[in-house]
Amino acid sequence: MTVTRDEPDTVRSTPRPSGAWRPGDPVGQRRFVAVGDVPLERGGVVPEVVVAYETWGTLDADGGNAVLVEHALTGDSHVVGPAGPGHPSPGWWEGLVGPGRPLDTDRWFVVAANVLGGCQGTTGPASPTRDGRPWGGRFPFVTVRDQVQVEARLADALGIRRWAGVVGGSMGGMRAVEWAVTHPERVARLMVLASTAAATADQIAWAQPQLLAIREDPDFRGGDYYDAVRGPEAGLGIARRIAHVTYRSGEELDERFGRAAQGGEQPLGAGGRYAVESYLDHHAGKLARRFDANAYVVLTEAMSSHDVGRDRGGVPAALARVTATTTVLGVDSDRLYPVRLSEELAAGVPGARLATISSRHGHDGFLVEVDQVGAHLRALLDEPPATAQRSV
Ligand SMILES: CC(=O)SCCNC(=O)CCNC(=O)[C@H](O)C(C)(C)COP(=O)(O)OP(=O)(O)OC[C@H]1O[C@@H](n2cnc3c(N)ncnc32)[C@H](O)[C@@H]1OP(=O)(O)O
Ligand SMILES: N[C@@H](CCO)C(=O)O
Repeated sequence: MTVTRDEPDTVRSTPRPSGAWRPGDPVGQRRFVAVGDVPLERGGVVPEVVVAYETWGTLDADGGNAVLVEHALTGDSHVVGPAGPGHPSPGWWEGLVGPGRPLDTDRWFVVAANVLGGCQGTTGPASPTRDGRPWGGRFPFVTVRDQVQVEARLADALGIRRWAGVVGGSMGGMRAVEWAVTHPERVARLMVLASTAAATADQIAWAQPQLLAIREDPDFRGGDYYDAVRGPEAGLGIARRIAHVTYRSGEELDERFGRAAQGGEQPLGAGGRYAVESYLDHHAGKLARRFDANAYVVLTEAMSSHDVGRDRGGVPAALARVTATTTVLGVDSDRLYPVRLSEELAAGVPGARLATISSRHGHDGFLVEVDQVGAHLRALLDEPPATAQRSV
């Protein structure tokens, strides 16, 4: 496996989204709350779960202005703001949260939490168990429904009975739709981006070689590598390469990289790489430095098991329970969560509005096209909250 390293961007890079965090904008402060023992859908219990979360803005006295932002697979609670203590990376949705921004912190109390099974503060495979050792390979199978159960406990702890909005993309969109189906009375507005009501065979298929790459890495050691000199960074890097290709459109890769060789290296065939290979190596190395392989496995398996219709009479019956004012957004170039999945979601949620984000960036368009996302978010939040509370 090629060892990855930081290289200069020798090929045209994506312009950064407008409206990055500015000095003076609110800085989310990471906090932790204990939410107790969590029984799991597939059996077993995760004892003494701790949730890491950040907030921006001020909660109304009646707790009615809270908006939950749900992160995707490798995101975390740090939606906006500079890197710093507890935040190895800058925010993943810069430009969306702050005074006057679509998630206007003069009006909304914005909450984002790291997911159950993750690796950025919330209980996950690297967390210690009661015997003092990390969970490692013993961490149980969790579902998106389990993750939402934990977030509901966070909402209870914060005094939020009903979210003014729940917003999420990709894996975050899975949690958002699961929230609106499980707790329709607690979600006034819903925005689901580049996501699906149930994982498709295609998505499960793309996940399988990623899981194998990690599990077959000899340094994975069945998930018990925390005390070892080396962890399964090579396997995690391969998983990220596979995933990253599915996150971008083929047209974008062709336009940006073509058949160019990576500059400053040996010629192709003599140790050099294609620029697109160097780009994938870069993203692989970056993820391997900031993410835990066990968490990647746990969260990927949770995504593959996602089905809001499970034990609810199927997807249409489940989606019919939603009472939130809903916007569903697909990205026109997304090959992993194609627009037809957004269409199916929108068709199933009563009164949902469907829109398309125009982007050459594929699935990652929901992260990159901040201005388009922001316009839809602002419009949704300006709508009166859903009042209908259909009995379920
Ligand atoms: C900013 C963060 O890392 S936030 C971390 C928290 N988690 C997340 O954000 C998860 C979601 N985020 C992501 O998945 C990604 O970071 C995205 C979607 C935001 C990336 O989207 P884009 O902004 O379009 O980045 P893009 O795919 O163009 O990659 C740019 C990077 O590739 C590098 N690159 C471009 N071409 C090449 C090349 N030929 N060889 C090597 N590296 C290259 C650039 O130098 C740049 O590096 P940097 O990110 O370290 O500055
Ligand atoms: N690039 C995103 C896409 C997942 O949907 C992430 O890493 O979280």
